[in-house]
Amino acid sequence: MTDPALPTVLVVACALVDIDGRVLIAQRPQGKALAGLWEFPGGKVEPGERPEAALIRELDEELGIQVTEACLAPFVFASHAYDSFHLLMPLYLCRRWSGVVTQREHAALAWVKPSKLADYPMPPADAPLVAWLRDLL
Ligand SMILES: Nc1nc2c([nH]c(=O)n2[C@@H]2O[C@H](COP(=O)(O)OP(=O)(O)OP(=O)(O)O)[C@@H](O)[C@H]2O)c(=O)[nH]1
Ligand SMILES: [Mg+2]
Repeated sequence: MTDPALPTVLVVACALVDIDGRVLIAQRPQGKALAGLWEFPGGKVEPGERPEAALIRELDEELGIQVTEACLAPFVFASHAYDSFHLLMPLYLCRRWSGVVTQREHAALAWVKPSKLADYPMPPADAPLVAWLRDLL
């Protein structure tokens, strides 16, 4: 049994999908938890913030792109027990944005075909999300 006292942390993440059906993943930088692993851009929802607003903010901060709420389609979610917290992470799909995707906070960015996502090491919470993308995108 996992510790019932662990906090549940709400993190919002996005699968940006380009015109060729490739998905953007980003490599976590040195100095952060899970450094070197590839993730979907996004981050923690701040107190009082709506999830979609948090994701719009994170996509601007991390990638320098502007997304409207109407272009964020709820897709699947991850629910995963890490040692120190329980992660609840909705993954949205987004095919429309403005601005140019720019590496701002990550070590690297990659546009990857869904069938190739499994070649990139990702946090343990992400494995089911990758399977859904491969099967449903
Ligand atoms: N963004 C993102 N976070 C993920 C993924 N998978 C996963 O386990 N996480 C976890 O979710 C948490 C949120 O990560 P984050 O570092 O992006 O949060 P943040 O952007 O708000 O950064 P900050 O806390 O340094 O300000 C981390 O513990 C991270 O390891 C994923 O695919 N994308
Ligand atoms: Mg982040």
